[in-house]
Amino acid sequence: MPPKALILFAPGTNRDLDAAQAFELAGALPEVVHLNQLRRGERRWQDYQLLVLPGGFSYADALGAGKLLALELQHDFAGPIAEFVASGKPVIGICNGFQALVKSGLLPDPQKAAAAPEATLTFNACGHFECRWVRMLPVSQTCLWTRGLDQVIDCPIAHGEGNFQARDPQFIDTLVAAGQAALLYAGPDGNPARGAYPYNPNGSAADIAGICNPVGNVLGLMPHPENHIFAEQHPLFTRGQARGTGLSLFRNGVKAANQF
Ligand SMILES: NC(=O)CC[C@H](N)C(=O)O
Repeated sequence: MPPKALILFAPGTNRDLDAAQAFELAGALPEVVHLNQLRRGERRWQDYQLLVLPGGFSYADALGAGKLLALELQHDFAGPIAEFVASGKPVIGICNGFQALVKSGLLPDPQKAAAAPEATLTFNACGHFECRWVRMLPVSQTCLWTRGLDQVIDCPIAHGEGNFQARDPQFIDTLVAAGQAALLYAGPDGNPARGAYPYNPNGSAADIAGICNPVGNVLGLMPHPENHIFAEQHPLFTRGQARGTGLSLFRNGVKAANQF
């Protein structure tokens, strides 16, 4: 029986079906579930082995992208989500889902977030929404989603608030040292962008495109690997210049979900 993936849908979510297709291709059984179905008890968290917070514009980005969804997660679903995370089941937040994970304190570290948020995703340093392809490099062995991966992944971005920053700049070094900086924006040569625009598209500290929690089962990332699951989706595919798809990440997640 393939693991069941709960694709969480909030008003304004728009990449739920893209995520569902990616997880299906990676070997899971995805189901798009509205927050209210969980609220009403029509669906139960414990029936799923993998949780996905897909991208979009939940609540129209009011009060900051992902903020209202984060409040909803904190107020209505804190218990079941904490249980899901503590069980070790794989969780991924993509773009708006990443913003919700950070703003609800589930990333970078729920233990520490209770006092004050250590990090946030704020407006792109370039001052505008960016919608184009980027390159990212998986670098963490802590994170179950990136473990064993060292090939560059090409995928699109589509965000206005993807600039990952910490209250204390030293906190970024701590994240990197702990293996929590899971994915870095890379330049054309596949090495980290070193802050250079346009390869680092939003000004994120240390080129961070994605981070995981300390134990590595929860990953959040701004780019959209679910939109590069077939090689031919890449604009340079016919010229033979496309690099890896995002499928490797999803396969890792599904492999981990199989244990539950
Ligand atoms: N594609 C997305 O999930 C976009 C996230 C968010 N709405 C932003 O603009 O930053």
